[in-house]
This record gives sequence, C-alpha cells and structure tokens, in this order.
Amino acid sequence: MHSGADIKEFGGQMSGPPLIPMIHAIEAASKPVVAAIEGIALGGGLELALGCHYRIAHSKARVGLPEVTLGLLPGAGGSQRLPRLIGVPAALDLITTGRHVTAAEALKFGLVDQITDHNTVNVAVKFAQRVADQPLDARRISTYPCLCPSDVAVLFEEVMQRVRRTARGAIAPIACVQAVRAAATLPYNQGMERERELMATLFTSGQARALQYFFFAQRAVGRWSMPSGARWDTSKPRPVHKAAVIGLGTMGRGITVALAQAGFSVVAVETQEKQLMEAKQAISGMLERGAKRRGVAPALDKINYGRNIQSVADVDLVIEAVFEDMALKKKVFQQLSAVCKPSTFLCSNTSGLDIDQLACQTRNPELVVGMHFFAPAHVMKLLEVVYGPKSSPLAVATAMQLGKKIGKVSVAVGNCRGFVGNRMLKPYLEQALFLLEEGATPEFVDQVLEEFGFAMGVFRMSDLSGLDVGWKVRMADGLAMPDPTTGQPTRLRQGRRYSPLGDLLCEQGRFGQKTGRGWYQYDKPGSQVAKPDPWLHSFLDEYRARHALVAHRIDHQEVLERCLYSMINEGFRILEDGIAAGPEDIDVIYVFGYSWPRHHGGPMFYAATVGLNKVLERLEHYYQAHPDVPSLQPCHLLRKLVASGSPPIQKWREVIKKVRSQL
Ligand SMILES: C[C@H](O)[C@H](C)C(=O)SCCNC(=O)CCNC(=O)[C@H](O)C(C)(C)COP(=O)([O-])OP(=O)([O-])OC[C@H]1O[C@@H](n2cnc3c(N)ncnc32)[C@H](O)[C@@H]1OP(=O)([O-])[O-]
Repeated sequence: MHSGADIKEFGGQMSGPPLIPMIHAIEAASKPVVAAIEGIALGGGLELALGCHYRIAHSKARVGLPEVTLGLLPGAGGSQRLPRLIGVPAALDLITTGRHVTAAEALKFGLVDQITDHNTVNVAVKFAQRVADQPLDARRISTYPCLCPSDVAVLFEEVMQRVRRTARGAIAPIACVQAVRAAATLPYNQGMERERELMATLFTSGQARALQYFFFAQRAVGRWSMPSGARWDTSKPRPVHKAAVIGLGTMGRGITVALAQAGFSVVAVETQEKQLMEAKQAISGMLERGAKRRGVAPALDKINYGRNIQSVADVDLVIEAVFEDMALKKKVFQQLSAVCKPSTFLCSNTSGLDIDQLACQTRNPELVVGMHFFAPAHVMKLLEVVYGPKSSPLAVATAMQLGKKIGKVSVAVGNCRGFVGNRMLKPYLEQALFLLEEGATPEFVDQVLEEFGFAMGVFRMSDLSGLDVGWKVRMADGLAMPDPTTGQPTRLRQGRRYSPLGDLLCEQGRFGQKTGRGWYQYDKPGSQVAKPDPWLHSFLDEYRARHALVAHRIDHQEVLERCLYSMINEGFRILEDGIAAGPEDIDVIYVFGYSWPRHHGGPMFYAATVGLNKVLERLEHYYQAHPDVPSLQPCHLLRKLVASGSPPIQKWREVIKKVRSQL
C-alpha cells in the first residue's frame, strides 16, 4: 500500500530519498524489477510502479494519480510515463480527474500486466523468475514512443477547452493537460523538464495549499465534538438496520433513494395518495438509473411504501422530510413519538428550523437531531447533523455514522436559525440584492461570482431553486409584506436595511426557471438557459427611482468583497457562538453543499489567504458606508484574531476557545 508523497510535508522539508532519481535507477536496472501492488498505489506510489519493468496487482487493488485533487500534477515522471504506457486519451482521463481505478480496469488499460487473487508478492516473485532472462529494453516505459491519435493537436485543443470549462478557475487540471501534451510532443527528457517546471509553479501556488488544507479538513470533520465535551471517539453510535422517511416531496424522495442504495430497508410514508403514486414512480426511476450507471441491480425491494405513519412503528431511525412548516413538523414529531419504539431516533430534514422545538414534542428529546440534506439528496455529498441542547452524543454519533454509510460527508453543527450553511448564505444573498438596488445587474453579480469559481452565481442559483421558497419563509417571518402605512415595499425592516426585490418579483409570479421568468428570462418554463431580461432592467430602474436610489458604478472588487466578506463575517460569528467546532467544518459545508470552489479552500481558508486584517479593514469600510446593515459589522472573533497577529488557520481553535470562555 502506497498513498504517495506525505501531504503534511508539502509545506516544509521532504523526508526520504528524492523519488525521481530512485525511479530512474529502478528503470535503468539490468535485472527485472516487478512491482507487486496490493491495497492502493496512488500518486508517487504508482509512479514508482511505472518505473518498474512489470506490474502485478491484487484484484482488490486500486491505482491512480490523484495529484490534481491536491492542486498538483504527477511530478515524479507520472505525467510522462503513463501516456507512453496506456495512450494519451486514457492518461488524460486519469491524470486530469485524479480518479482511482480498480485492478480490472488497470489491466484493461494495460497499466498492469497481470492481476491475481492470491498473495501478490508470491505471484510477483514467480513472475520475475519467469521473465528473468527476457531482455528489458522493451520494458522501460520512458523509452516508449507516446502513441497519439493523428489529430493530436485537435485532441489537446478539445481537452483543454473541456478542462477549462469544468475547472472553474483551478489551475492544476490545465497544467496536467500541458504536461501530457509535453509527453505527446517532446522527447522524454524534455518532457520531464516541462513536468518539473509545471510542478514548481503549482507547488508554490495558493491553490495547492488550499486543496491540501481541504484534504485534511475533510478528514477533520469526522472527529466531531460538541460544546458539552462529547466527542467522536468517546460516543458510540447505535446500529441502524431499518429507517423511515416521512414525506415524499423532492427531498424525501432523494433521501429514500440514498438510504435504499446503501442497503437500508426503508419505510417511505406519504399521506397524500397522488403524491405517493408520483413519488413511487420517481424513486423507482432514480434507483434504476443509478443502478444502471453502477452496473448493479436496482434496490427497489428495499422500500416499503405506506400512507399511514403507523407503519414506521418498528424502525430504528426516522427522517422527517415534510414541508418546511414548524406547526406541521411539530405535529409529525408528536405522532412519531407516540408511534415509534422508545429507542427510535427521530431526525428532521429541516433546512433551518429550531431542532429543540421539535425535540420538545417527543418523549425522548435526547434522541432528536437534525439531518439536513441538500438537493438532490441522493447526489449531493453534504449532510449537516444538527444537535440541539437536548440531543445526546449517542444520537449525534448515530446520525453521523448513518451519513457516512450512505456516502455523505457529515458535519456536526449546533442549532440556530439556518444552522451553518444557510445562516451564512443569508448575508451573502442580502448583499447581492443590495448591490442590485445600488446599480448592479444580476448578470454582473453572477459573472463575478462565477469567475471566482462558484458553479452558479447567486441569481442563477436562486432562479434554479425557486424564488418562492424564500418568499414563503420571509412571509412567515413577517418580512415580506408592504408597509401598512404606505402600502409600499419598505427598505427598512425590524430596524435594519431590507431589500424587497425578491418579494416584488414573486408578487409578479416570477419564481425563476419553473415559471420561465425570475432574475433572468427563459425560453419556456423549465428551460435552463438564462438570458438577461430587459424587463428586469427597467424594473430595477423604476424601483431605484421610486426609492430615490442613485445607481453608481459597482466594480468587480465590490461585488466580491461585499458578498464574500459578509458571509465570512457570519462564519466567524458561528465559530464564536460554538455552532461550528472549527473553520474546517464551515469550509467542508461550503465546498460540498454550496459549490464553493475547492481550490479556494472554503470561505474561512479563503479569509486566511486574503489576510484577516484585510477582511477586517474592508468590512469596516463597508459597514461605515452601510451602517444599517449589521452583517457588515466585523465580529468580535475576527477582531480578536487580527489582534492576536492573524495566526494560521490551524491555530484558530485556541483563540476561539479563549473568546468563548470570555462570553
Ligand atoms: C510525487 C507525487 O507525484 C505527488 C507529489 C504525490 O504523491 S502527492 C500524494 C498523492 N496521494 C494522494 O493524494 C492520496 C491521498 N490519500 C487518500 O486518497 C486516502 O487517504 C486513501 C489513501 C485512499 C485512504 O483512504 P481511507 O478512507 O482508507 O483513509 P483516510 O482517512 O483518507 O486516511 C487515513 C489517514 O492517512 C492520512 N493520509 C492518507 N494519505 C496520506 C498522504 N498521502 N499524506 C499524508 N497523510 C495521508 C489521512 O490524512 C488520514 O489521517 P488521519 O485523518 O487519520 O490523521
């Protein structure tokens, strides 16, 4: 097993002998060297094997060149040898995606010479004895010509365009293509030189540092802790065999699919007949498509459908996914508490409501936690596991483990409005609306955010998910309504600046893609091609005139700083309040749940990269200009971190602890 270079060493001194000369020495050896690959051979591990004359892999082995996911390229000859061995198209696929391949697939590519179910080393020794007297000239990969299709220039052009489109500003995938192009067009030695130059550029880039931070952040969130002191290593989960999902709307369907695909028996309950019929059909379709992709049988028989909540009596864990309405959810929790075994965990897929209020409806409030999935729930990797003041470590550990079993990256967070993800989204969305009021257009704001690396800008995203969802919440909160004295939409609510722009669009029936109109216009309802809408531009002009707002030129920097720094500021408040245990939790939530570009590490890592003093100074600047926007007021923890000399992100927890103990 060899997982490549030690990522922890990247920032400092590397230990051990330099890899490239060692691989060259192996390749140049006059005796045959056979690599026996067991477990995994990734990165430098596979590069070492590529320097050998033969490769034998165990059938359960996995190989790959995942450097691109760390912001690097295979820098020990991998980018030059792999295309020479398996051809340019297959090498481009493996190197630009970093995906792991099974031994069977590796054999198909010609990446390994033989696979075995037996002891790999024994088989490799026998193999070596068999080939001992064979000439080695034809086994040194660096001497192979690089086989390319005749239209190699066209191929690279196409690949480069595709990679640029999907990289969202990440530089490593592009450098990977350039390195493979060097293998295809230059002699080996010159190709190695090009690999070295490209690697040197990547190695010192902020993106590589961000991605390496993220590698460890992803693993750190599994080591969760609660303010009570409960921790991942002292809290044992209880096994879950049978689960239930209540409410089969979009979220409930996705959750049911995720559970069934992972092998859980699921009782899926929907009280409305028509919705139940539609859900059955949709769920079966999702399971069949997923199974076809993975080449397995669809897990249709794992699900029992029902219209009656009584049918969940014997399950170990319930996930409630009814409409986002507190009164309705409370009723469901009362029913569940009466119907289920006393030991059943009761979880809510709310995206921001108070978990404690739900827990209070039940006999065993310690068994209640939030399990906040992201749409589509069978695809999106993130799960926020939300503990309330009464939730037991057992319930948190069980929900975290269930999340892992269904392939999610689970992050344990505290209970507050919006939890971590949606709480931070609020100031971000709010700033985007204020920018429109002050003179920006949706397309400009989106362009800036997409150039930064988000898959979608805030307005395109809002059109996709539907403007009516937030509108209903704002109505329930008493925000989205005209001023009773004037009948006009006001720009000040509950003592702070408020933008009614989204509400005004909803009043016009502009709910986004589904109605064919939103912040953009679409050819027809449901279409995904967003086009700037002249109606919206004149609507904004009229709105500004009505409220005596003078449009000013808003530049790229202002959009980015106001949207991102207000969100980051909320992230610091979340840390200060103990809702997230550390910056890694926030960053993992943002990358997996909100398409934050991974090569920027996550919002909190990004703040550290920009410099905390700069973030503080710009927030102060904007808060001075907009004193009626509290989310721009720099929070105490940010000031404290700057006053402590802006320590590296790995040291923030110490400052957070001090700040919390003073509260
Ligand atoms: C010259 C050359 O071109 C270049 C420059 C390179 O070679 S660059 C390096 C390329 N190599 C990689 O990108 C492989 C990275 N590793 C993985 O993909 C996975 O780890 C895994 C191998 C598939 C195992 O997964 P797992 O789910 O079974 O366990 P885990 O929980 O992930 O890992 C178990 C523990 O091992 C730690 N760990 C794993 N691989 C590591 C590595 N390469 N460096 C440092 N730590 C590593 C990990 O942080 C965790 O620690 P802790 O959290 O317990 O303290």
